[in-house]
Order: sequence, then structure tokens, then C-alpha cells
Amino acid sequence: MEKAKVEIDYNNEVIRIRGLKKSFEDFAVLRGIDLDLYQGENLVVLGRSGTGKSVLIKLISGLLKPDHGTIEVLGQEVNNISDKNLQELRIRIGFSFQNSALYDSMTVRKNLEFPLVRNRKGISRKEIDIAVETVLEAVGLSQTINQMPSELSGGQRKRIGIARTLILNPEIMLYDEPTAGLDPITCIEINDLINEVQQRYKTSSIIITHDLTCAKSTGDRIAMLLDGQFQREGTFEEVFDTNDPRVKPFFDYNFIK
Ligand SMILES: Nc1ncnc2c1ncn2[C@@H]1O[C@H](COP(=O)(O)OP(=O)(O)OP(=O)(O)O)[C@@H](O)[C@H]1O
Repeated sequence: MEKAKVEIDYNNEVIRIRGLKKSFEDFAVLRGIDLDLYQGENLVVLGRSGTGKSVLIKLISGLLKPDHGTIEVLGQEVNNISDKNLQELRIRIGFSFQNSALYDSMTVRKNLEFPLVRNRKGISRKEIDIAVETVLEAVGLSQTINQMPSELSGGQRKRIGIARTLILNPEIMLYDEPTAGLDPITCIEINDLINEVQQRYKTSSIIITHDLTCAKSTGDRIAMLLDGQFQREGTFEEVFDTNDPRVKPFFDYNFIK
């Protein structure tokens, strides 16, 4: 499906990273990163295995501390706030991880209720039911409400994982390799869903992927992590309009040139 036009507010940075450095022992993974995510934007982060994409997500969510630099998320410096404020900030971020990690012993309904009951004290039964039904409809899986995760396909589990994140109405979505391990048709469905989420929930998202079809169909902007820094950034066409030997094989492999 062609990506519909979205409104991006380039005056409003929901994530603002400056001079970010992170090393493990003597291995410098991130070597001075600047990055902005604008309100309403889908930003794709590309990079080879081990370039530090997951480390970047952990730094943004405050799970790791940087050696140097600042990370502002929704106007707050994640390394300079109380644990309570960090916890509240994290609720405003939706994480979609590679293994959707649904609770196998709970139905789809119970899986979706779980974050609501935990994070929205005092929510009524009726509000929970409406929220579950709305989010299931948004991911196109209303019919699975009473099923167990084991009865779902990989693509459906991925969708329910995304629904479980959306149920808290996050302002930012962080997708870590959303199409990994899925067949090409399901990949297209997940790409379309990422775009639908952007439209419907007005989220700003970082999408970490190796999958250039995913990058091309979801990304309003692409940032490529090379040697610990974002060295190429722009539209898909701009990023890949190069003979740089660190970049070209990425494209050639994905599109069989
Ligand atoms: N807690 C840690 N302790 C030591 N080294 C770490 C730690 N976390 C990550 N690293 C190292 O940092 C580097 C970047 O890891 P990261 O998981 O961010 O890569 P990635 O770009 O997400 O790779 P992939 O695409 O394979 O998931 C790797 O060399 C990894 O071994």
C-alpha cells in the first residue's frame, strides 16, 4: 500500500540527541551521535549487525547510561530525572521488540488488558473493554480476542504485540526489527500497519531494521549508522545514491541488482 501523506512538525523534536557516546570496555560503539526525531515522523535507523542500534534504543529509554552527551525525550533529559519521572516517561513510549513476548498462558484479551490494569489505576471494566476492542480493530484482529497466542501466526502475534503497546496511547513508538523472521507478504502487512499507526495515533517513531523494503515503505527519513556515527541521512533515495562501499552492498543485497 502506498504511504499516505503525513503531517510532520519539523519545529517539534520529540527526541533530541546530542554528542552521544557509549563504549563497552575499550570498544566505542557510539562515537558522538546527533539525532532528532520530529513530531509525527517515521525515522528509520539502518546499520549493520553490531553497530549499536539496540544500544541506542536502550539509551533512549534510560536502560543504559551514556558516557557522554544528552538525550532529551518529550522535553525531558532521560539521564537527569528521577526514577519516578523516568517510569512515567517510559509509559509514553511504546516498545515493539523483535520477539513480541506475549504471555502464552493468557488470551489475546488478557494480554491486552495487562498494561492497562498495571498502568491506569482506577480504570473501569467498561473502559478496559472499549480500549481492547478499539486497539484490536486498529490492528485488524478483532476476531482473535479470545484466542491464545499459540493459535496465532507470527504476523498476528507481532500485530497483537503492537496493539498491546498502542493500548496506552504512546506518543513515541520504538520498533526494533519489526519485520525480522516474517515472510514477505506479512512484512508488507506490518509495514502498512506501522504507517497506519503513524496516521491514526499520530505517533513519532524510530524503526530499526535491516529490511530495506520496510525502510523504503515506512521511513519519512532514513539515518544510517556507520562506524559509530550517523553518516548518511535523508530520504531513501538520498541515502542510497552513493557508491560508498559501506552503503552500496546493503542496497544491492536487498534489491538484487
Ligand atoms: N551490555 C553490554 N556489554 C558489553 N557489550 C555490549 C553490551 N550491549 C551491547 N554490547 C556491544 O555493543 C555492540 C552493539 O550492540 P547492539 O546490540 O546495539 O547491535 P545492533 O546494531 O543492535 O545489532 P543487531 O542488528 O545484530 O541487533 C556489539 O558489539 C555488542 O556486543
